[in-house]
Amino acid sequence: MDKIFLQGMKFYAYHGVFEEENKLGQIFVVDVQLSLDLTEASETDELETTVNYGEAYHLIEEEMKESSKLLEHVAGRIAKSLFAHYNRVVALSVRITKENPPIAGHYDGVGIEINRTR
Ligand SMILES: Nc1nc2c(c(=O)[nH]1)N=C([C@H](O)[C@@H](O)CO)CN2
Repeated sequence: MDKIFLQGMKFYAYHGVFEEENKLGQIFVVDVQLSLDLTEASETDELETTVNYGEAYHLIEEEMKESSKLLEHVAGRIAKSLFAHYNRVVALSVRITKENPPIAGHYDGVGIEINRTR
């Protein structure tokens, strides 16, 4: 299946289980992959025949602004919004990483990934 990806989007937001995360906020890295047939776009060269990833970015940005406790909940909202706006998308994945959560230790990041099919 063909793919459109939005990779390494960074948002300052307030998701988290702990009060300090809701108050102080932190940076979240979001990677989204959309599965859809890109044959028509590859043949017609028309933006209307595909998903405009610039527009998709703004949908994701809107969901990131609304606070949730769990990253799973944020990712679920992003998935619902993208499916609702783009009938062409048949499956998608949303990955969200916290690079500096309040967890002592040395690591590159923690996070979740959900994979959904329409
Ligand atoms: N599966 C998850 N585990 C945890 C989450 C989460 O969103 N999904 N969140 C937290 C805290 O908010 C984290 O940032 C600091 O411990 C803990 N575990």
